[in-house]
Amino acid sequence: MFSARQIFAQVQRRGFAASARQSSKVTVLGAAGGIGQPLSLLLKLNPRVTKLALYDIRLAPGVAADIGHINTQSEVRGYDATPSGLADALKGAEIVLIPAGVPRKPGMTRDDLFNTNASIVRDLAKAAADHAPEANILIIANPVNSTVPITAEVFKAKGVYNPKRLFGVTTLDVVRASRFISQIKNTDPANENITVVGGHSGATIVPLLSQSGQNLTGEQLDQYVHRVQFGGDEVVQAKDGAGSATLSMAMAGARFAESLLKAAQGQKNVIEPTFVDSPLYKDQGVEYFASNVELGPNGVEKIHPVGKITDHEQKLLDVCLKDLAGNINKGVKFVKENP
Ligand SMILES: NC(=O)c1ccc[n+]([C@@H]2O[C@H](COP(=O)([O-])OP(=O)(O)OC[C@H]3O[C@@H](n4cnc5c(N)ncnc54)[C@H](O)[C@@H]3O)[C@@H](O)[C@H]2O)c1
Ligand SMILES: O=C(O)C[C@H](O)C(=O)O
Repeated sequence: MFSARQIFAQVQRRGFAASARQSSKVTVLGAAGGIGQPLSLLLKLNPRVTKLALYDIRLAPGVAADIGHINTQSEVRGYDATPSGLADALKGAEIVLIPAGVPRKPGMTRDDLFNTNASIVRDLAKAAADHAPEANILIIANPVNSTVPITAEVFKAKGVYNPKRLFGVTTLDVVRASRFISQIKNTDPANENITVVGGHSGATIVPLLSQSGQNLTGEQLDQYVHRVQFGGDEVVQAKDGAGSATLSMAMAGARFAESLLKAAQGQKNVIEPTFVDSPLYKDQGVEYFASNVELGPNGVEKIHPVGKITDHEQKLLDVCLKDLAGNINKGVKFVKENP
C-alpha cells in the first residue's frame, strides 16, 4: 500500500515526466515564404508543438504576430533577421524545418536552383549545427537530392553529424502518388498508401505501385509514373512564374513533423518515406536514398529496404540511382569547395 504522500509524489513525478516529454519546440527557417506561412499555420494548430519559432530574412515577426493570435496553447515567436535572432530561433529546438530558398519558374529543373539555394542551406545548416546540433533537421529547400548532402557535410565539418536526425522531406511525392492513383481508380486517397523511393526530382522519384495492391499496365502505368515524377512541374506551370507547390507542401511538411513528434513521444510503428543517409545503395556510390523509414525517439529507427519490385520498377530504379549519385556528389563537392 502507498501512503497518500507517496502517491502524491508519484503523481507529481509522472506529471513532470509527461510535460517534459511533451514540450516540443519547432523552428521554421524561411517561415515567411510560400511554404513557410501555411506550414507555420499548420504547426500552430498541432497540439504536440508547444513552442513555434519563426525565422526568415524578412517578415518573420509579422507572420508570428498573426499566427500567434490563433487560440491554441503554443507560444509563437518571430525572430529578427540577425545572427543572434537566428541563434535564438534555433536554441532548444527539437525539430528544425528548412523551406528557405527560391522556388522554380516554368522551364527550370530543381537542379537549376542549386546555385542560389546551396549557399542558403549551407549557411542555415551552419547555424543549426552551432545552436541546435541535436535537433531533427528537415530539409524542404530544393534540390533536396543535393541540399541534404550539403547539410550533412556542414554537420560533419563541425563534428556534430548524426545521420539519424537528418531528413530530406519527400512526403509530397507520396501524397501525390496516393492522390493520383485515387483519381484513376476512383478510391478514397486516404486509403491509398503508395511507396515512393529514390530522391526528390524527376526520374529520381520512383513510385512502386506493385507494392500497393493497385495495378496499372501499359500506357496508363507510364502516364501515372510520369505524373508522380513530374507532379511538381504541373504546379510550377499552373502558377506561371509565381512559384511552385506551397500549400500541398505545407501539408506534407506538417505531416512529417507530426510523425516525428509522435515517434518522439513514444508512438510505435510510425513510418514515413524520407531521403536519409541510407545503407541501401552505398555499394553503388549512393549515400542518401529515400525509402520508408520507421521513426523513433532517436530519429531514424529503421530504414526499410525497397523490397520486391517488378522489372519495370527496377529499370526506373536504375535510372534513379545514376541521377542521384550525381546530385549527391554535387552537394558534397560544393561544401568541400565552399566551406
Ligand atoms: N521538398 C519538397 O517537396 C518541396 C516542395 C515544394 C517546394 N520546395 C522548395 O522549397 C523552397 C521554398 O519554396 P517557397 O515556395 O516557400 O519559396 P518562397 O520564395 O515563397 O519562400 C522562401 C522563403 O525563404 C526565405 N529565405 C531566403 N533566404 C533565406 C535565409 N538565408 N534565411 C531564412 N529565410 C530565407 C525568403 O525570404 C522566403 O520567405 C524552394 O526551394 C522550393 O523548391 C520543396
Ligand atoms: O516542383 C518543385 O520545384 C517544388 C517541389 O519540389 C515539388 O515537388 O512540388
